[in-house]
Amino acid sequence: MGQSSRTRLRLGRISYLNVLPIYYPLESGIIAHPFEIVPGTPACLNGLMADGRLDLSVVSSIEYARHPDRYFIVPDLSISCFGPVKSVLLLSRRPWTELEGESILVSSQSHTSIALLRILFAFQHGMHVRLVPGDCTEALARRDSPAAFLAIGDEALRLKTVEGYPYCCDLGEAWTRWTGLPFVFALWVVQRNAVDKGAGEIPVGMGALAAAKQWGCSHLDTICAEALRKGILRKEELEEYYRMLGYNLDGNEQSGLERFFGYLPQIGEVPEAPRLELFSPLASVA
Ligand SMILES: C=C(O[C@@H]1C=C(C(=O)O)C=C[C@H]1O)C(=O)O
Repeated sequence: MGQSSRTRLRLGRISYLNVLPIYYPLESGIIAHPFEIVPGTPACLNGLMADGRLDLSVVSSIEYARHPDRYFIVPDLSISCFGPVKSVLLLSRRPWTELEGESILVSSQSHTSIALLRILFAFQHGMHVRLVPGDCTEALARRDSPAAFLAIGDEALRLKTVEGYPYCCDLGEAWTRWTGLPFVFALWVVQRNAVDKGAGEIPVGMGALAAAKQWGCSHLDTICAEALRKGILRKEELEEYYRMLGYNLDGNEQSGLERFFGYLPQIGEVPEAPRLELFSPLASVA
């Protein structure tokens, strides 16, 4: 890593439309920040954080549960929903209830949604399925035709009306119907290490993220205009998409997150459900 890159905090960015309200204000220079921004899929950013190659990042929420001793959660920031999320979809040839014993292709870009799907099948429906990670777009192009596939992010937005898969289950909607709670797909986390090293830049970075969220969420017209350039959704669809996505991490989202984490030991993902430890400026002087 070069000298100049070390002086800036390395911040991960999911390369999907879902985070545009947070990253557009930073990337366009509207909000000043101390970051070098590193784009990737959620799975890739989870790996970079786990290896200590980013100082802070948006990650799959399950990544925090896997390494709670390494991270603090950035307060009041998440990618969540209460009801439909629109970009985490199980698309199926047959109704969900007829998938017993099937192999389901699940996007290898995802970690949290795969675990959520496993939980919904096992505990909501009492069904057994085999989840096989892979590339949904490639599989469909090869005419592999799985019985069902789980797509996330921009890929889900692109594939939601693909031919041959008339049954669509929105996993955010399924979770909220089942539990009455929001679902938190992603969190921003910071390395405890980076905080310990006393990088005074960390609180500055947190401030920039909070300011970016504030700006992005109060300028959704600008965000939609920018997102429109990607050519994935029409203007009205984008407006609805950003209306459904939540970026807070209040008590309700934290309850949803704790419920999700409570299932993870039962599916063998983690030995125990972690406590939620939020970053506080005091943590850096403790
Ligand atoms: C809401 C979404 O949630 C995502 C799902 C993730 C996962 O399954 O690991 C991680 C980050 C988010 O991008 C989405 O992809 O649109």
